[in-house]
Amino acid sequence: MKPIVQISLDLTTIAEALETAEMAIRAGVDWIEAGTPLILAEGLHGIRALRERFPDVPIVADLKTMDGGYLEAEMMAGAGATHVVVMAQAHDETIECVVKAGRDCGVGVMGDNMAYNTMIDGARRLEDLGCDYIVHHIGYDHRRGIAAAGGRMPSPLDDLRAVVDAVKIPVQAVGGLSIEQAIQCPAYGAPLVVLGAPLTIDADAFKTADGDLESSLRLICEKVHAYDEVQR
Ligand SMILES: O=C([C@H](O)CO)[C@H](O)[C@H](O)COP(=O)(O)O
Repeated sequence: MKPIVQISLDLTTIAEALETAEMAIRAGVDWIEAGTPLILAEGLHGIRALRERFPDVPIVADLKTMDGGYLEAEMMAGAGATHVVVMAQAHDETIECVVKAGRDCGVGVMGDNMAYNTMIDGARRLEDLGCDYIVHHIGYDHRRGIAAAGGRMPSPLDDLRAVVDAVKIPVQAVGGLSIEQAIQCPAYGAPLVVLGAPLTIDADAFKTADGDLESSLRLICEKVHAYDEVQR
């Protein structure tokens, strides 16, 4: 697949989400992610608002489903999501229910391997159970906790090549990537590039010396879109 850029809206109001998404789409972003905080704060209304404003843009609902998978996925699809997220830590049956809902409702299923014992095994299991994409994810709290204790902060790039090699479906790396690292993901064979925290947590780091946020994002999109097809 051609590499795509996804913007993760880890925000807490519809107004902020719409404003940031408008800017991102103008800059050339392909997919919008309704981040977990947005889903918690605004729920289905948040997804509906994004769908209404952006009728043709794929919307990932970062539900992090652990149980009750069919209903959660079905509700998000009904509100306009095109992709939902289920956790590798969930029971087989839950992952299977989300996959079934995905097929029934016509939405893609992303399986997230965060906190799975062996992240490579987690990715394989998600693929075997029918997920369409792997989210190779180092948790926000986990990596910050390790760093606070004086350890080396783990990165999804550490195992990205091994995860990519372990599955046949497209992989996305998430968790603490710098902008430069995120842009490199297609070179690791991972075609889905997510940009999130630098927008919401440390927006300054996202700005180039002489550019604003939107023009920086445009440059990033151009770099990612310049990659050839990733074999997935
Ligand atoms: O999924 C996320 C996390 O679990 C909190 O909900 C975030 O979207 C993810 O951590 C964002 O990654 P960074 O932008 O690299 O921090």
